[in-house]
Amino acid sequence: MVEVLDLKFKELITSEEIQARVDDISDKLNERFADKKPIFLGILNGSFLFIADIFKKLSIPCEVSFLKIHSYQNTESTGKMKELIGLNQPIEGRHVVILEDIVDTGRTLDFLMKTLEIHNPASISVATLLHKPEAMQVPIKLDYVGFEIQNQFVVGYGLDYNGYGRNSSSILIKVDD
Ligand SMILES: O=P(O)(O)OC[C@H]1O[C@H](OP(=O)(O)OP(=O)(O)O)[C@H](O)[C@@H]1O
Ligand SMILES: Nc1nc2[nH]cnc2c(=O)[nH]1
Repeated sequence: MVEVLDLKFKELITSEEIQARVDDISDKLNERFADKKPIFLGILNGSFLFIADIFKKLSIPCEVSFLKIHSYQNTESTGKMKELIGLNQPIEGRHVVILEDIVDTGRTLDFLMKTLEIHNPASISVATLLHKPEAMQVPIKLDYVGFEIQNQFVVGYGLDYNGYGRNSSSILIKVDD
């Protein structure tokens, strides 16, 4: 059992399992975007380790940029998207690949897609490490999913509980008291 602030967690996905899925997704991205010079948009904060691990495995000409959007407080979405760092690079005509740590309700991604579409990119694809299918409230096509998980709060590998727990190399799931 691992304690993060006042909550208890147990290991759900090991570091080795994460790295195997990162390798697989990177291979697919290398193949799909080989001659497309894509721009990867990492959504901070939670995705910083996933972005770094994926990006190291890309062998194609590509760029990376970052957006910072925040909506979670404690273990729940506030439903209010705060765009803390916005798009600072033109994406018109570019193939954009969003890198997310988790798609839960889908509201962050919905907000993001609508924001990006205004700029007329050639395409928008989504790669997420984690997906909670049961929690989805907005239907969005996910192109690359590392793991489908149950509808329970998780931390680790970049994901936090009120700022803490991001430094676990594995994904930890909340245990009920
Ligand atoms: O599908 P949703 O229900 O919208 O949830 C997904 C979002 O929640 C997390 O961000 P968070 O608001 O926790 O910000 P952080 O990454 O800075 O911790 C995560 O990084 C996603 O961006
Ligand atoms: N840390 C964390 N952030 C999230 N954002 C959306 N779902 C989650 C979750 O389960 N854990």
